[in-house]
Amino acid sequence: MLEVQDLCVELGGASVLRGITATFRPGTVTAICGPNGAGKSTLLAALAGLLPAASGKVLLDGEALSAIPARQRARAIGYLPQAGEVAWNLSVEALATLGRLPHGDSDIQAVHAALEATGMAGFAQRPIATLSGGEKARALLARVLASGPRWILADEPLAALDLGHQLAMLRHLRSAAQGGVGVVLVLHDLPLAMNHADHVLVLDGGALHASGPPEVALSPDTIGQVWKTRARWLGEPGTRALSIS
Ligand SMILES: Nc1ncnc2c1ncn2[C@@H]1O[C@H](COP(=O)(O)OP(=O)(O)OP(=O)(O)O)[C@@H](O)[C@H]1O
Repeated sequence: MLEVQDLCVELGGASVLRGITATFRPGTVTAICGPNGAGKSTLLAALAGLLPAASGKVLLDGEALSAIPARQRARAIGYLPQAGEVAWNLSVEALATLGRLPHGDSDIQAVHAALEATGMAGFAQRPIATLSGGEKARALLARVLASGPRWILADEPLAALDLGHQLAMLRHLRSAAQGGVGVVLVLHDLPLAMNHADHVLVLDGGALHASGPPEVALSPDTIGQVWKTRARWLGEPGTRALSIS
């Protein structure tokens, strides 16, 4: 279990997360939603152990994340930052193989499985610099998958993907969750969160505004209060569309 308890994070002297308490469970997909600047990326980075808490706690299986050795943490948690850049012009396969660093091996089977899962097997030898934005996003996800983490924390992993690849990615993340992985995604697309998450956190101004199953956390009232938009859900659970006015 990954937990935050009364978590406060300060950046550049500003209070960016204020008293967040939430539990993330293995085997489930959690979406973190909220308007620009709400603190979503900050919460995800704190969950990955990349930002210190000003106060409060981040716990992995009951142990303070900050007390877990970096290599052990990197094996447990795969983190995909928003619009990640790659410093060197590696091949796709070499990039995915970097996911094996925390294990100290280059398990080619794990790397190839990750390339298959992201639809990047046919790009294995292509230099990263020659990829489109969506292909690069999938290659970066392959690096995370290749490490076989128990947790996948991904910041807007669908943003650069076309509709077909968005759904393929969500299906892959769902099957990882069915295999016991805890998946936490920052998502701007509320219908994707509504239809594909088990649990949704809504952040607003650095505070937790709502938390629960998607139909509860993304109620029209919450959408009105947080996104200042009149909205209603249409259709059946799993295929809902958002009508806004
Ligand atoms: N280093 C920093 N110094 C000061 N403020 C910062 C710093 N980094 C982030 N912030 C502020 O913290 C707030 C939360 O940022 P964060 O990136 O977590 O938001 P977000 O919800 O992910 O937003 P978006 O949807 O725009 O990606 C923003 O107001 C941002 O300007």
